[in-house]
Amino acid sequence: MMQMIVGNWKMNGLGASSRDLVTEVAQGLAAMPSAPQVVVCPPFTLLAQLAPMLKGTGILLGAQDCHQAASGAHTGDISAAMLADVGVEYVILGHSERRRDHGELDETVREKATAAAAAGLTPIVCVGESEDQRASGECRDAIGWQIKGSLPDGFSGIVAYEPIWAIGSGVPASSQDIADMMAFIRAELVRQFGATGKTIRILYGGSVNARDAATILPIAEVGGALVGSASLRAETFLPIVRAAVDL
Ligand SMILES: O=C[C@H](O)COP(=O)(O)O
Repeated sequence: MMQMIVGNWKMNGLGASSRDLVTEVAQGLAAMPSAPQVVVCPPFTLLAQLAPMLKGTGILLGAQDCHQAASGAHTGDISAAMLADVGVEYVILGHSERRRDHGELDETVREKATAAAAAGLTPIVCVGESEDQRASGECRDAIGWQIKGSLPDGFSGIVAYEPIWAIGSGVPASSQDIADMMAFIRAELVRQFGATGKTIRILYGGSVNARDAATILPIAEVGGALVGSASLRAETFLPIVRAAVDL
């Protein structure tokens, strides 16, 4: 399966600098002999202006959240159909920062994934254990419950494994930890979804940088990376994309 590199800009980016960033990333991709799938997920405010710029570049557009309802009295929220309407194809759901800052529970994430799929978007559902859960040996239980709770029946999107302790730390999880958790997540997906579970792409996220991408991306079951801070500059994002080219 061709690898996928997803840039999650989080709450970063104003118009001019973001247009420059996608222009540089598009130029970098055009100079590569072949490229993996590349998705950028800017904040809501930039989606409509970046969508036309991405056409023909091979870069696909993602968002960082959506509401679970199709429309209605939800002040400040954005529905999946609104995202699709401006050219969004992917949506990150249940990121640990959403779970932390907005109290999102597995059940809500599951409803959002259903809403996203109904609007024709591909959900990227995040799971990940805290440092305490890892330290107390509850890592697998935590991830198992999140998978069970956050993915709706018939799920055919993407799962991102992001150990919370690795996010923004500057140090990714070790190759051994990633390999162990990828194998565990694959087994859980197969247990929950049967044959489809074998085909669900699993991304790794948490301090992915150019140097470590070359080690992380070839690990069994890793289908790509969900990149945070390194996706904010072309000179740190493009080397990660390059590391995925021949895998
Ligand atoms: O969604 C991205 C992840 O939270 C990783 O962020 P990071 O690469 O800045 O650690």
